[in-house]
Amino acid sequence: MGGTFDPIHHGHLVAASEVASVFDLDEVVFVPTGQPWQKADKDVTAAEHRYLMTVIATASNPSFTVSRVDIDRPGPTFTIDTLRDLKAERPDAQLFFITGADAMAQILTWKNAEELWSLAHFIGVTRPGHELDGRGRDVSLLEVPAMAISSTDCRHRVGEGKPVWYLVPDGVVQYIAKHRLYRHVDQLGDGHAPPTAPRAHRHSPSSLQQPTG
Ligand SMILES: Nc1ncnc2c1ncn2[C@@H]1O[C@H](COP(=O)(O)OP(=O)(O)OP(=O)(O)O)[C@@H](O)[C@H]1O
Ligand SMILES: O=C(O)c1ccc[n+]([C@@H]2O[C@H](COP(=O)([O-])O)[C@@H](O)[C@H]2O)c1
Repeated sequence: MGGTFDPIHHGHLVAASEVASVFDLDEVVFVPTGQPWQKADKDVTAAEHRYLMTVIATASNPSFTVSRVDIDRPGPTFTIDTLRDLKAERPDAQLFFITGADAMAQILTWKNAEELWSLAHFIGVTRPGHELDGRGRDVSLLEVPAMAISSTDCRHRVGEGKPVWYLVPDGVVQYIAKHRLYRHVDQLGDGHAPPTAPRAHRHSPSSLQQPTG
């Protein structure tokens, strides 16, 4: 399963778990992108942070692993290279590539799109708010438990001081706090501009003190 994973959330993990169960997969390899060229207009968090959050999120599942092939390859990330690298590492493996409905809708815009089908069997999974359509392509479509979670929403919630507990794994919540990620994600765009003014609804430590006298 490829993704920017900025951050990884329970929508990714539930989709991977469901596909692994239905297709009886031995392993699900999470592949964080290096430079996602179709997100070039957005601030993407440093690859090492996204990689480590993915490792933390998947650590407890013995059949989940994380690959560095995309983050270690210089230049923009193309799935054609991801699949070639994974195939070179596992020459005897049958490869499947998991995509959510939104990514599935974009596949024809990917580099060497027509060649992708020969390298892996693509599995499109449902995602709230997106229509899953694999017409005209030799792909499998799978309904997975609906998780209305996106990385964009998680980043904005952190930027707004809202919790992301239970949207992302506990260790990822703590990693985000420890490294102060997403603190300055603005509410409208996806830039990391610092907030222009303090927000009234947030309590400063002094406003939480017991009244005296
Ligand atoms: N809630 C979800 N349910 C099913 N699939 C999902 C879900 N969220 C993401 N995916 C799929 O996981 C893959 C990686 O997604 P990605 O890392 O871009 O997460 P995202 O939540 O879409 O991020 P962003 O909001 O930053 O675009 C894509 O194929 C995407 O369609
Ligand atoms: O190969 C491409 O041209 C291509 C273009 C856009 C996205 N992808 C891949 O699609 C997966 C999901 O990407 P994203 O940007 O939705 O996180 C991830 O593995 C990307 O490398 C691949």
